[in-house]
Amino acid sequence: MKIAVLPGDGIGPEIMTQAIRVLDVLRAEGLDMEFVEAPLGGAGYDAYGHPYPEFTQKICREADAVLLGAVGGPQYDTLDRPLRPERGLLAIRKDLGLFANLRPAVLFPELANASTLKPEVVAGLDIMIVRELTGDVYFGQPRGMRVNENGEREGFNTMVYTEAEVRRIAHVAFGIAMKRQKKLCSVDKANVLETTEFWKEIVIDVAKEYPEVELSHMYVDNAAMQLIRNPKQFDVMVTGNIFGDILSDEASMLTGSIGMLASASLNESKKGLYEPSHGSAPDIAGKNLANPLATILSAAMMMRYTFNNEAAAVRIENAVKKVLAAGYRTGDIFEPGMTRVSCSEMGDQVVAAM
Ligand SMILES: NC(=O)c1ccc[n+]([C@@H]2O[C@H](COP(=O)([O-])OP(=O)(O)OC[C@H]3O[C@@H](n4cnc5c(N)ncnc54)[C@H](O)[C@@H]3O)[C@@H](O)[C@H]2O)c1
Ligand SMILES: CC(C)[C@H](C(=O)O)[C@@H](O)C(=O)O
Ligand SMILES: [Mg+2]
Repeated sequence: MKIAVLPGDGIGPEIMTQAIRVLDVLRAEGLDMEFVEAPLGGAGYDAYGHPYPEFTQKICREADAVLLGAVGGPQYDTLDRPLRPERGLLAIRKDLGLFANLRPAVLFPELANASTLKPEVVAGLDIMIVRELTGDVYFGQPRGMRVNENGEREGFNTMVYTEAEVRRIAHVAFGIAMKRQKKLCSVDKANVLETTEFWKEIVIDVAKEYPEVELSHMYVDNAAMQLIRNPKQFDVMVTGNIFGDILSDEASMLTGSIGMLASASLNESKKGLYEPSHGSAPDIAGKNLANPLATILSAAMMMRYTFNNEAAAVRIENAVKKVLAAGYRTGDIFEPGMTRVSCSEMGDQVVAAM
């Protein structure tokens, strides 16, 4: 198995080092894995003048899976937009056809007090957010900035979804719901936006093929509120690119920290890119403070979804549970009475618990 490793920017290299150490435990035991490193984002710009350099593109296309840290940083925010790190991330998602972004918000019982919500509201939480990743206002044309007929400057983007795009993500979401509690909530803004009214219509049509799944619909503003009020009402949520981006960050805080939220981005052939849902955290970069668990749990998702190695996935997840049960916490999930550890010490503990 060939794995493209893209550490990226900011805390990316720090959290990636820890995830690779955990995978190395499996490799030392004989699991066939080859890691090939390449730059993405600001690192790609620094090395090759482009956030998704051809060098990286070739390695990622040839790999069986891609493991990514995070991209972005204030030093790149003044570059021309096509050269910014975030564009590298969008480009790799589009290039590899990674349309299905799975973001599981699962509360480890040990972290019930780390959430900013009351423990009883979040205890037992297990939501799967299915976010469409290669369409919507992120990619719609036309887009840009211009001077309008009144001589006024304006910015514009286009929200668009084709029927095929909505159908394929709906099938992924219904398929996942069938393996879980068989409840799917489709999130839209059909009361205002035609694109999402269309989305809802297609989801209702696809639902005919999944009669066992209980389908509901919710406007995105209400969904944002319900996630805080009573998150356990949700099993699987499916939504478009922009709403999914926002709702998944919101859901991460139910689990204690954005540093806990793993993700998988899959294409039609289940080739996947695995990355934490958080960013490059420039405020704590280079300080060995970041929580590496979202990246380590993303590596577990890679074992599950691309390599069909459920045993390896469960092994990594159980190691994380053990470390949390033993009281080890990075700063973002720290509570009094626990043992505060650095990013690398958290890696040490997970490796030891494997
Ligand atoms: N997938 C990605 O690569 C990705 C995702 C989101 C943002 N970004 C980029 O990252 C940069 C910073 O964006 P932002 O500040 O809005 O979001 P962010 O997720 O980087 O950080 C938000 C807050 O969460 C904290 N945080 C994030 N990950 C953490 C971790 N693992 N452990 C402990 N604390 C953590 C940060 O310190 C910060 O206070 C921007 O350039 C943005 O475009 C990249
Ligand atoms: C950095 C940015 C392009 C990205 C997104 O909006 O998809 C990030 O926020 C994420 O959630 O992965
Ligand atoms: Mg985001």
